[in-house]
Amino acid sequence: MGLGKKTIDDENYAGKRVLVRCDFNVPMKDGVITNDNRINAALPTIKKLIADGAKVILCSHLGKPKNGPEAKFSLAPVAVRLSEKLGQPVTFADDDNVVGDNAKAAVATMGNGEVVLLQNTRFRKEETKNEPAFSEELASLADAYVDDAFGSCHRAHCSTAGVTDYVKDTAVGYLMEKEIKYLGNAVNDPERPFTAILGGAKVADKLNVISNLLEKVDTLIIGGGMAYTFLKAQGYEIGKSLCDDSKLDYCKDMMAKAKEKGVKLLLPVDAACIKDFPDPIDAPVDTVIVPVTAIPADKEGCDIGPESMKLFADAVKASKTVVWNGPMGVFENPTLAAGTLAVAKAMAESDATTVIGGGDSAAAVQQMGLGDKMTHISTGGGASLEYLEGKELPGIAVIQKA
Ligand SMILES: Nc1ncnc2c1ncn2[C@@H]1O[C@H](COP(=O)(O)OP(=O)(O)O)[C@@H](O)[C@H]1O
Ligand SMILES: O=C(OP(=O)(O)O)[C@H](O)COP(=O)(O)O
Repeated sequence: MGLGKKTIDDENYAGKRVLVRCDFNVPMKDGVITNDNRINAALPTIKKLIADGAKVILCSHLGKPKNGPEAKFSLAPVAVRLSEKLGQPVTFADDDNVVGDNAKAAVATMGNGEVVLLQNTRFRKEETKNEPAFSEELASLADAYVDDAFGSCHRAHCSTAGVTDYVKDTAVGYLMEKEIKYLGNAVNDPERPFTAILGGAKVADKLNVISNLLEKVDTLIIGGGMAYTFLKAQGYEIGKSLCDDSKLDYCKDMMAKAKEKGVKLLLPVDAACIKDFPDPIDAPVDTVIVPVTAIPADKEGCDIGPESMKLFADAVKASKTVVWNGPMGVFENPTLAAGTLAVAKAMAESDATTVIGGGDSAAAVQQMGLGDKMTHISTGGGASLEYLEGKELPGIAVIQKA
């Protein structure tokens, strides 16, 4: 089945100013990029546009800056890495207001086949509110718009959606095309049993997808920071573990819905708990393993325990399709990585169709050397989950038809 959307293969962009929304939201530690999957994934589109002789203007968000510009969320390191990979200069337009004097001058003077990267789009507060003023400013730089930010296409923001109100020549890039094809193959009419595994720390976001997922899957496994809101909803003490207190009733409803639909909902039965969150994140920690019915009030659950690892691994082994988003624990710390490793291993060893989604989950699987054992590693976590829910995602919806 075709995508139904215009793609960059439908046009030669010679001489055009093309604004490309990438997802350069890469993990960083002390200003150094620790995993550049998302940069690599963006290269084919950028190279095609360079080869066409386009003026390539890249934009992206990085992290979640709360109060406007902040040095630690600058995209400057991405410009450097990208330039190394492309083997040509990437001009970084370092404007705190994103479309400022530097960006305008760089775009005005750039030649065909040259590349400019704008500063973090979330430095503008309008970005996440999809406010027209910033969309219009972004659009003023470009003749055409290409969305290649699969990982962000579930966000209706200025740079992923609103900008297309002002630039009418729109297309999806190669990464978008590839992701939609692979995910579609895996999850439209999946081989059953179909299991989804949720974890990670974006609790508020990801809890919302559960209701729709329960309509699709046979088994839903919830681990990582996601699990504790469910455990609290069951009446357990969860100490200092991650929790979204506004979702306790929702979690109760989801447990009831799973029962009614005959979906197996698996939660951790034990947890590795720590007293203080490690800083830096890979600093040594002391853990205690406890049943989830006995999490001490002064501790935080930061990984699943050995019984849960077995429970989850067995469910994976019994599945024919597995989609996983979000680590089972704070895997960046070697003492808290066992749960994530156990799930990754079970997926690697199974002959099921396996799809991994999300920046951190993909990094975890690759860090463990298991990347090439998976059917598909998606660059999008939340995006792949919302795609799986069957929604038309805003960043795809706005692109013109083929
Ligand atoms: N129990 C937990 N408590 C706190 N943080 C956790 C827990 N389990 C996982 N995490 C954190 O979740 C983060 C990844 O979450 P998320 O962004 O939702 O995943 P992804 O990027 O794969 O979509 C990791 O940095 C990891 O340390
Ligand atoms: O990292 C991302 O999503 P993911 O953590 O769900 O994979 C995307 O760049 C979206 O980022 P956001 O969740 O801050 O909007």
